[in-house]
Amino acid sequence: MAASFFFAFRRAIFTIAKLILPLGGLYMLMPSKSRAKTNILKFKSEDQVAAALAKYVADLSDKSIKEKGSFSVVLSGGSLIHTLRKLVEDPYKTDVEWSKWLIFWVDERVVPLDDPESNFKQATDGFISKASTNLLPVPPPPPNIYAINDKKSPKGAAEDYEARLKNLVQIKTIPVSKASGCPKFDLMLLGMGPDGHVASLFPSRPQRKEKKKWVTFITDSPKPPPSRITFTFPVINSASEIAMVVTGSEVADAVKVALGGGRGWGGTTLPCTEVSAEGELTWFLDKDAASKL
Ligand SMILES: O=C(O)[C@H](O)[C@@H](O)[C@H](O)[C@H](O)COP(=O)(O)O
Repeated sequence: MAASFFFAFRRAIFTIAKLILPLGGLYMLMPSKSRAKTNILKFKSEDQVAAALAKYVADLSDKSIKEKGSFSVVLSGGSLIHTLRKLVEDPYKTDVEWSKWLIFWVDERVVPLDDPESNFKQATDGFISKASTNLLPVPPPPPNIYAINDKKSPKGAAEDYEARLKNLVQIKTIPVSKASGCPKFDLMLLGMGPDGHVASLFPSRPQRKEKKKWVTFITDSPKPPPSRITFTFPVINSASEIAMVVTGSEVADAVKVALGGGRGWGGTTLPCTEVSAEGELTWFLDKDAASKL
């Protein structure tokens, strides 16, 4: 009696195990946030970075527009705009469906939109105005280009930008990340400073630790000008794809910390090491930036 019960029980266990184990295997194959893929692309020159970046962005744009009719891109300031130059040359200039782009800024200086220090102005002059007349952001900027409200204080501009993002999520123009509840942009194009800052999240400033707000502000930025708004890491890290576009020898030490297992100065971690994408994070490095890897 006991023996037949034992064998029946054992058979039941094996049957259940056979059903559950493969699912466990599937789980292991499922990408999790911690296993989001990182690609490190090293090029001989900044010009080669620019060429590779143009193809990467154009391909993502094409895929996103085919899938959902739009492409949300978040720009940084600084040298990124120059490195995007080949995207507004042929063949991409004519191939990309610019009118389906939604353009945002991961950070912005709180200055008038026509101020030479404005990321909006730098992007308009250096990139957007060359892309297509559909995108020409004559003041006020067209609806698909989300410049900050430059009439507000840093705090007000951050709150205003966050409110606009919340509305875009509510009307489903921008999807929301199931993992974080934050807006999920298709692509974020980030630069990095020599101190390892990304956006306007600096090693020595508290904004890098902000976990609730989507957009915050700073008035004592170590990188001038002092007043900026910036996405926070919960939003940055909810992006489908992130490209870290990093060139020049002055960032080689920060690249080594981010990718070579180094530690920040004084043992601190650097903001650049906190960047992760829900899809793929791709580093575009020239030889100088990668020289200490
Ligand atoms: O508004 C800004 O200043 C930028 O968004 C900033 O985060 C920039 O991306 C880095 O400072 C790198 O700048 P460079 O590429 O010019 O070195």
